[in-house]
Amino acid sequence: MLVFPNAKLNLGLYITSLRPDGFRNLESVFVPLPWSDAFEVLPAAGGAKTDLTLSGIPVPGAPETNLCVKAYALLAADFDLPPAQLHLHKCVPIGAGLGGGSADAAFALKALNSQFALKLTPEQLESYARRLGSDCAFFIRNQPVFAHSRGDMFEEMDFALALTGTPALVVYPGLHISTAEAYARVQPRAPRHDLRQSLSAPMPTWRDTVSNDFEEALTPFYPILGDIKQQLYAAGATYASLSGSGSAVYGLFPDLPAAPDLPWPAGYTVWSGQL
Ligand SMILES: C[C@](O)(CO)[C@H](O)COP(=O)(O)OP(=O)(O)OC[C@H]1O[C@@H](n2ccc(N)nc2=O)[C@H](O)[C@@H]1O
Ligand SMILES: Nc1ncnc2c1ncn2[C@@H]1O[C@H](COP(=O)(O)OP(=O)(O)OP(=O)(O)O)[C@@H](O)[C@H]1O
Repeated sequence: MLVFPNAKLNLGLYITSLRPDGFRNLESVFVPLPWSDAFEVLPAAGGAKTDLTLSGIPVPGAPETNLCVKAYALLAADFDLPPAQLHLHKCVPIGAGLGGGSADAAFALKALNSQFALKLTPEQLESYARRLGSDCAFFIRNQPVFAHSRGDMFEEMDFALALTGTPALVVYPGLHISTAEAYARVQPRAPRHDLRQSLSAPMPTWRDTVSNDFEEALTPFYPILGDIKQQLYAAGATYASLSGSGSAVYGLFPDLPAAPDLPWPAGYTVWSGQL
């Protein structure tokens, strides 16, 4: 079975309080971004329970630390899974705030569920996904949501469906920002706005009402993030922001003209397309 784990964008992100478990409570709107890896699961003849091969962008770490293998191991603890051959072709930059690794984990759970007819419901899959990482649960339903708690509890956001087709440019400057490091740099505080309301207003108003707490905290350390955002606005973006904990910065553009093709420095990875 072949699946295409896509990335996500955060439209606004407020880090509101420190939790007793050491994680932070947050509020954000997550939308799927059609920039995808490819993941394949095939039944294997025998031998090792699971084997992972990789291609595309190098993923650091031993195979057992890869989130696809962790997904298999999590299900294998509860089900008598047959041996499986896994392959991941990595395209979405790592440490970008695009949730690429989390998507691989969630799509691996969904693919294993189908391949081996485990009959897990979406709710059960979300519950397994939460155990692999805060962002993972989103990719089970993979639809626009208002996320809260650890970023793993959701309310549907129908309005966000109106974003479908919006031209977007996502710029990754080749800077790996660790999620834990990014959180450590932010002092939690009450949300400035209700994102559900702010994002229901016309997109040109978002520049004043929709912000990402990581952006304010990280830009002094990585000024390049502010430079990219400025370039996106100068190129005509209606709204531009850091995604998640960075370092990818995205711009959303008016329907016409589509997102422009800017001359970015070597070492940058740029995706353009429609939400
Ligand atoms: C920044 C976001 O991408 C926004 O969507 C996510 O919150 C990140 O989620 P993730 O990559 O799945 O993160 P996890 O693997 O769960 O956690 C990595 C580290 O980030 C911090 N972390 C993560 C999520 C959260 N709600 N509070 C936290 O404090 C913790 O230090 C944790 O050890
Ligand atoms: N399938 C995978 N894809 C990417 N990273 C993975 C994967 N499996 C394990 N990892 C580990 O997770 C680390 C990246 O996690 P990190 O949270 O920084 O990035 P991410 O999951 O790609 O997305 P985000 O930047 O949104 O959090 C890598 O250093 C790598 O060791």
